[in-house]
Amino acid sequence: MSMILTVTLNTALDLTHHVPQLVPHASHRVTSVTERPGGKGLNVARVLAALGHQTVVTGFVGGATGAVVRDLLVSESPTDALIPIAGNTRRTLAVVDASTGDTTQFNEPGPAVTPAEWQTFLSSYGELLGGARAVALCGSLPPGIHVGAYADLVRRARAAGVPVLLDTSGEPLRRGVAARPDVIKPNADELARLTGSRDASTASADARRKGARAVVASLGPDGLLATTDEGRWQAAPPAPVRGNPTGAGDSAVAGLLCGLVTGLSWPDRLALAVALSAATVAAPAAGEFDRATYESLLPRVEVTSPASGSAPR
Ligand SMILES: O=P(O)(O)OC[C@H]1O[C@](O)(CO)[C@@H](O)[C@H]1O
Repeated sequence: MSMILTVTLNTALDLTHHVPQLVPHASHRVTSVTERPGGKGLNVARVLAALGHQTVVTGFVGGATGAVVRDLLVSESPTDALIPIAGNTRRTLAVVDASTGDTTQFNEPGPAVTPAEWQTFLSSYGELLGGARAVALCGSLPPGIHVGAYADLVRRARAAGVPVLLDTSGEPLRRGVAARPDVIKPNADELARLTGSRDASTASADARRKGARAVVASLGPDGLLATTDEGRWQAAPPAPVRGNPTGAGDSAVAGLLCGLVTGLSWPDRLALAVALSAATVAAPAAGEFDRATYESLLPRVEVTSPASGSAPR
């Protein structure tokens, strides 16, 4: 089997509530609710599967909430290789305020994972790498998992010759970068925390010095800034897309992986990632994208090279 593997150590049941207006201290009537399998790697996998890629998800899942996550995954195409644990999978809550379009996110910490459960995961991960064309390591670490876990998983992927993309934050990102992943995809805050610089160009160059082979910084409505061995590019949608941005970064990761395994040039990979990301803003929940928005945006994503001012696509 040749597939794309995504790792979500802290899976979640993602709840999205829509309210007419979010007011602190007030009671709210929820006008619509969605419930989806979540955690960043599951969102990435659902987008990849919708694009027709064979995709396998691993990580931890447990308890009553974990059972719901697994049930919901059955109707999606990723193959479930999640490792069962004794603890109960967490929930996340996104509250979308219809009056402003803004989203407020609440993420529970997740269940404690035991050393024995981690060891079970590691042996399964090693086997899955044998059939993987690329692997994405995504999201926060649940309690009980050591802060160097992603660094360990990056090293194992590299030893197996599998390209590895790391999308996390804080100390797990700092340690993971030192293990030399092929790509990292921090947002502006994560990149600033990693490097101490708020200038995305300076910070990206610094993150490469620290060990990342390529840095793709997600800059919200300004799109993506990629700093790679082959050059630097910025890619952005032709106009801002309004909606719920939860999961937009996950869809960008899906686009980058899809471009990597199909051998696209960096400018084309970035165009794909930006179109998917913007089409996710237009969709109701993370891990989904509006196909019409995606198809209409893809040929119109603007990719420029800060060095030359433009880049051929
Ligand atoms: O692992 P965390 O960093 O807490 O992120 C998880 C959350 O992020 C999202 O993936 C959006 O990117 C949500 O679906 C939610 O599950």
